[in-house]
Amino acid sequence: MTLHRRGNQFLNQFSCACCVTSLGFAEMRKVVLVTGANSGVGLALCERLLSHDTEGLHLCLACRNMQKAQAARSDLLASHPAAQVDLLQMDTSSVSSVLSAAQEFKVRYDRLDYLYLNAGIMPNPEFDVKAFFKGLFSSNVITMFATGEGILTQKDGVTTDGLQQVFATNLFGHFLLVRELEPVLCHEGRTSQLVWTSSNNAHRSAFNPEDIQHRTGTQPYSSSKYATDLLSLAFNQHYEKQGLYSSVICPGFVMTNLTYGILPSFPAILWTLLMPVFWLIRVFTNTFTLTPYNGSEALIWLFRQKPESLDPYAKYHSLTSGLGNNYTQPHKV
Ligand SMILES: NC(=O)C1=CN([C@@H]2O[C@H](COP(=O)(O)OP(=O)(O)OC[C@H]3O[C@@H](n4cnc5c(N)ncnc54)[C@H](OP(=O)(O)O)[C@@H]3O)[C@@H](O)[C@H]2O)C=CC1
Ligand SMILES: CC(C)CCC[C@@H](C)[C@H]1CC[C@H]2C3=C(CC[C@]12C)[C@@]1(C)CCC(=O)[C@@H](C)[C@@H]1CC3
Repeated sequence: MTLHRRGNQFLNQFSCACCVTSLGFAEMRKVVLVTGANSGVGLALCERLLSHDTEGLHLCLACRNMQKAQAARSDLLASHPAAQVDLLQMDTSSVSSVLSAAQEFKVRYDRLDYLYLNAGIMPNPEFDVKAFFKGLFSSNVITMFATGEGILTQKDGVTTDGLQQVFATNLFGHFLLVRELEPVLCHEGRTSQLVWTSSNNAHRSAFNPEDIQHRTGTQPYSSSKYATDLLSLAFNQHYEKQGLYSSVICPGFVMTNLTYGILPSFPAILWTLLMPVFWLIRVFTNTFTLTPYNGSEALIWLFRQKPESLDPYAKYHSLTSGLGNNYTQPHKV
């Protein structure tokens, strides 16, 4: 009951934001927290961050499943034995889990320089084969491959807090996390960055300001990503004076557990056999980044930028050229 009340209290704060458009002092390592860090784009980002700067970073992987988290940590330490990699148990779909993870974080660390809000789900996806073949022979074919527009719907669930599963996992848990971590994110004389993993699949038409959780539609994923873009804009306005900057990225179409789940009857070998077709499509749309390494390009690019120089109205896209070269490009949200 108390939990529901707290959930609602934070939900009210969230709605407003969206509608308006244990290191000691001597330790100077930058602290980076990554949600959904045990696989896919999140894990590739951690690997690349450590390759970029092993000694200067303190990496904290926030994961819901500690067994998977341990495995990811072991992988990272195998290639970067000198790295500092910690684990934090957190289920972004649960209000109590996010609150206690944030509390634990504040006990362990006194600063947070980069917060990557990356965890995400697309549950029970339904792939519209008819729409896909229709799209193949239409002038919209490139947009269809770049955004998945018109060919995907999902069946959402409800969490124990009474929130819509996709909204809670992809967005609300992260919103709560940022609010709770304010004391370590906002420090005078120092800037910090929030980086959200959004998507090309974020469509305005899927988001209803009267139904921010997407209780009634069939595109909760798209709605949650569109709301992510809006929330990042709102955060930029809200935290401007406190040195906290927010950006959104799209990793492109990446082969991960999330995408394998779109065609669950498809064996892994078929995806592998389709790779040459995907490489060919990449010639026409550079959004087919395909590997988690390529997909994390914009995330690592943002890490290297001065946050003051970033465009708050841009979405930063990880892109891979037909020849396999990675780059990052901003597009107005
Ligand atoms: N793959 C793609 O083509 C695209 C992906 N994205 C976005 O990229 C992000 C990363 O996804 P991707 O790497 O592709 O997929 P993965 O499924 O590999 O990674 C998703 C990560 O999020 C974690 N996660 C899921 N639910 C929760 C939860 N309730 N609490 C904490 N962690 C959770 C997963 O943990 P666990 O292993 O326990 O499930 C996993 O670590 C997502 O936000 C996704 O929407 C955006 C555009 C395209
Ligand atoms: C079986 C067929 C020969 C090939 C099927 C391809 C589709 C399954 C993919 C084509 C474009 C892909 C895509 C996504 C999922 C898989 C496809 C529809 C996303 C919607 C995944 C999640 C995102 O956030 C988007 C950016 C992706 C856009 C492209």
